[in-house]
Formats: sequence, structure tokens, C-alpha cells
Amino acid sequence: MTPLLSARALSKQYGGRNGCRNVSFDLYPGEVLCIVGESGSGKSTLLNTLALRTPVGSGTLHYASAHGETLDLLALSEPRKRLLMRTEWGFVQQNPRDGLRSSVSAGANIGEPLMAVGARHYGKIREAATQWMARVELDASRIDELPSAFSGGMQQRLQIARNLVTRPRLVFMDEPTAGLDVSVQARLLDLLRTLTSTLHLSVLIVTHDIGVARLLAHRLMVMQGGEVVEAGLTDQVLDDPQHPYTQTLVSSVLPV
Ligand SMILES: Nc1ncnc2c1ncn2[C@@H]1O[C@H](COP(=O)(O)OP(=O)(O)OP(=O)(O)O)[C@@H](O)[C@H]1O
Repeated sequence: MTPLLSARALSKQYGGRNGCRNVSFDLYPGEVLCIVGESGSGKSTLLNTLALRTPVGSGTLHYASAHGETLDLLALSEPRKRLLMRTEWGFVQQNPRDGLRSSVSAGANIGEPLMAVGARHYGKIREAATQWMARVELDASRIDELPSAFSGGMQQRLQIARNLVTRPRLVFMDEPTAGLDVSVQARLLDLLRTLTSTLHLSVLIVTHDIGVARLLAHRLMVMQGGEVVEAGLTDQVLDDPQHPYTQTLVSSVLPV
């Protein structure tokens, strides 16, 4: 199978400080790959670098587009990059407020990305927004309310709908369940698990929470000090961690 995304020796420095260093991996279609590590280990830097939101320092990054081309992402023009982000990628932020437009309704938040990819029929856009609200377990009768009228967990589900409505092939997620109550987190994780498998999504997800990784990910990359210190199948890495840092991470949480 051809990888959807291939990174080789990716590095990013901030001045003299290491953001991430020498990261290589392949992400396959339909696969959920989790980047885990403690605060400051370089997870967000790596995710933002892969999603082309932060300039890459060095290395290579290739993507197999929906049209069957292999794109050299680091050589892509700005308009092509924006098109890719709009049509094939999604990015779910940790804080839903960063990923939603606060001045427009829930329905418009879901409908806008559809318009950005060419949808024009108001009735169809509203129907899609209604369906997506139900799909992320939001009360569709609240479609005209502003995001601020929704709870944190609901806002996160709204952000997920906004990202998935265009049926992206690759979704980046930065700590999507952080900052939520445990019960709200569990419901959101359940929803994410269902959506990723039914939509056959490829996902790169950052978390410091081993429980999230265990529930969602097929594979893990464990980061420490900007480097991947261990990678492999989720159960393998969590049940039989080889690197001392992974052993500490795993032993510091209760089994899920
Ligand atoms: N914009 C920036 N300018 C300078 N240094 C940065 C910047 N962003 C991150 N860093 C540094 O890069 C390193 C990795 O940070 P990063 O935010 O990627 O870690 P993280 O694992 O995502 O942490 P957290 O879980 O707290 O978000 C840290 O040493 C951090 O101080």
C-alpha cells in the first residue's frame, strides 16, 4: 500500500532550540497515528510542521493526493497548499474557539467549509449542516445558535463537524480532548473512534494522555526532547515498552 504521508528526517529548530529532530514515518490510508509525549517534547511542533502550519527546517515530506500524484509538500506553492488544506485536510485544534468562527452560527460553521469547496445551494448546505450536527450528537434544532451558546464539549464536536463535512482524507488533531471533563472526554473519544473508522480517515493526533492513545490509535510515536524514541503498534508499545522513557510514561498511568 502507498503511504498517504511520508516524512523523512524532518527537523525544526527555533533559534538554537530543538523543536523536533530527525523524525521519519509513514502514515497509511485509514490509519490513526498518535504522537505522545510529555509537555515540551515537541508534539505540537511536529504536528504543525507536518500540517504545513510551521515552516519546516529540513527533511522531506511527501503526500499522495486524491488525484494520484505524489506531492513534495515542502516545494508546494502557497495557493496549492491552501487548496490542499481546504479540500483534502482537516485540522482540529485543542481549543475549539481557535477552530470555530465565533461570529457565525453553528450551521454556518459547518456550512462554510462546504462553500469553500464550491457548494452553492443554500438548502443543501443547510441540510448537510443539520446532518452533521446530528452525526456529532448535537441537537440540530440549535443550528442557528452561536458557538458561544454551546458547552466546551459541544464546541469541540462542532469543530469536528466543521472539519469533517468536506470529507477530508487526512485530519490533524492537537489534543482534541484536553481540558474537558472526564465524562465529556470519554464521549468525545467514542465519537472520534466511530467517525475515524466509518469515514476511513487517516489521522495524526497529538496527546499527552496515554489513555487517549490507547483508545484511538493504531500506531504510536513516543517523543522525548524533540525526538521519536519509540514507535510501533499501540498495544505493542504500551504493553511492552522498550525505551525507558516510554516505560515511565506507561507506568505513570492507570491501565485503561
Ligand atoms: N514558537 C516557538 N518559539 C520558540 N520555541 C518554541 C516555539 N514553539 C515551541 N518551542 C519549543 O519547542 C520545544 C517543543 O515544544 P512543543 O510545543 O512542540 O512541545 P509539546 O510536546 O507540544 O508540548 P505541550 O504538550 O506543552 O504543547 C519546546 O522546547 C518549546 O519551548
